[in-house]
Amino acid sequence: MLTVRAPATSANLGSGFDVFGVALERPADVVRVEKADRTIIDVTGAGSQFIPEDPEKNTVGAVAEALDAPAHIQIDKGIRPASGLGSSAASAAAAAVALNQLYDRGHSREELVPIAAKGEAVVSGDAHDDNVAPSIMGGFTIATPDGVTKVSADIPLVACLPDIVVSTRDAREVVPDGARVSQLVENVGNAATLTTGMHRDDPELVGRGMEDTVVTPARAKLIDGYESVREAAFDAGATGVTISGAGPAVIAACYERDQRAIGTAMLDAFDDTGADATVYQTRIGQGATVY
Ligand SMILES: Nc1ncnc2c1ncn2[C@@H]1O[C@H](COP(=O)(O)OP(=O)(O)O)[C@@H](O)[C@H]1O
Ligand SMILES: N[C@@H](CCOP(=O)(O)O)C(=O)O
Repeated sequence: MLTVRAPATSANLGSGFDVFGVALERPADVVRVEKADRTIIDVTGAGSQFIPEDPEKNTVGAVAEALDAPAHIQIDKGIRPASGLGSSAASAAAAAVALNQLYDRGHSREELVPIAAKGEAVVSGDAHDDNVAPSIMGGFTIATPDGVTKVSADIPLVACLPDIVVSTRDAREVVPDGARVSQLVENVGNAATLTTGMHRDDPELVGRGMEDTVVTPARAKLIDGYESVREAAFDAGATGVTISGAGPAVIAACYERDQRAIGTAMLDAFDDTGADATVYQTRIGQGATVY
C-alpha cells in the first residue's frame, strides 16, 4: 500500500486563465493504492457522496488507464468537489504520483502532468493542466503545451469556499470566445507583474497581477455575492482578489498579518448573501508527497 497526499490548488489567478496555478498548503486529498487485476475505486471524505466510483467517471480511473496501472485506489477527500480548489485534479495528481511509483513507471514529475490532466478531461471536457501541475510539482506553475515552469514562491493566501456548487464544465461554457486587443495588452501586463511578484515573494505585485477583465467578469455572475466578497477582502487588506479556478471559491493574496481579518470579512460578506462558507488561511505550498 502506497499513500500520497496531493494539495488543493488555485488555478488562473485572474490573468493566467488555463496557464497559472498555485499549490495550497491546505486542504488536500489523500490517495492510497495497491496493485489489483482491475481498477476499483473507493471514495470517502468531503463531498464523497457526489463523486462517482466508476473508473470511467472518476479522474483517477483515467490516470490508472493512462499508466496501464490497475489498482485498488482509495480516495480520502479533503477537498470538496466543484469547489474551484482543484478537487478533481488533486485526486488525479495523487493517483499519478502513487501509481507511477507503485508500478515503477519511471516518469518525472513534469511528465506526470499531462497524464494526470487526462483525469481533468473526464470531468470538465478539457485536459487543462493548470491544476494538476501545481498539485504534482508544488509552488507557482506556468503550464503551457511546451511544459511546466515552476517558481517556489511563498505568498500568504486566503481561500473562501461558499456552500454553493459551480461545476468547472458549466463555468467553461460562459468563457467568452474572444477578447479585445486592449484586454490582451492588459492581461499580458498583469500576468508579467504577477510572475515577477512570485519570483520576489511580493504580495503587492502578485495581487496587482490578479486583475482580469476577460474571463472573471463572465464567471462572477455564477457566484452570488462575488463583488461584495471581493470588496470586503480588499477593505480588510487583500492585495489582490479573484475567482479561484472556475469558482465558487474566491482567493485573496495578502500579507500574513491581514489573513485573519480578510477571512472574517469574506465569511461575513458571503453570510450577507445567505451562504455559509469555509475559510482556508493558507499559502503557496509543496506538491504531492509520498508517505
Ligand atoms: N476524484 C474526484 N474528486 C473530485 N471530483 C471528482 C473526482 N472524480 C470525478 N469527479 C467529479 O468532478 C466534478 C468536480 O470537478 P470540478 O467541477 O472540476 O471541480 P473542482 O474545481 O473542485 O475540481 C464533480 O462532478 C465530481 O463528481
Ligand atoms: N483553468 C480552469 C481551472 C479550473 O479549476 P477548478 O479548480 O475549478 O477545477 C478553468 O478556469 O476552467
